[in-house]
Amino acid sequence: MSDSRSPEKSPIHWFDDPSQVPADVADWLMEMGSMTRRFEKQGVTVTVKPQNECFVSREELGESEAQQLPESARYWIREIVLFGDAQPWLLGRTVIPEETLTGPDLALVDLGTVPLGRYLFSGNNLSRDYIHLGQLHSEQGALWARRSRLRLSDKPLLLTEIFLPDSPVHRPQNKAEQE
Ligand SMILES: C=C(O[C@@H]1C=C(C(=O)O)C=C[C@H]1O)C(=O)O
Repeated sequence: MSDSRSPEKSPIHWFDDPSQVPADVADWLMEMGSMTRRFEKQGVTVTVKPQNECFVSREELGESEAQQLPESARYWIREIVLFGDAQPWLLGRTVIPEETLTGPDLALVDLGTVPLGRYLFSGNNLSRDYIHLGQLHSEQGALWARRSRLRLSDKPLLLTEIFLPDSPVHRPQNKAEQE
């Protein structure tokens, strides 16, 4: 996902004050559980198509991302498009320091089309340091985004999610579905 939509290349504006985000949008962006599961509750089949998975050096990370993670010789990058039924709903980019890929968590490099959330929320060792709320101005218009630093058994990984126009976060008719 090396085009301008890629989170690491995209000028995502991160809000200092979450109250700058409309409440109905913030309700989605502040979801503490699995976003995959929340999407499924919309009655769709969620599928994931990996776009790019590889190891990169710290220098190849976006500066904004490097600041969120400890020094490491290399980081596993996973970039995906997540679909609700046939509609692209989300771009996901996960950055995992090599030191996080220990024990069972080495499975993170073999997820393929399995949604990351299925792995992360399958155990009882997941915590979330924070959720940053943001907005990306792209050729598809202004897109809502969020960035979470998560921990598996206290080992960090960084997840950026950009919500696409067809996702429930952007669809105005979805407000009726939420009531
Ligand atoms: C992290 C989750 O998994 C989703 C799936 C992703 C993937 O497969 O790489 C990335 C972002 C998430 O929207 C989740 O369900 O919360």
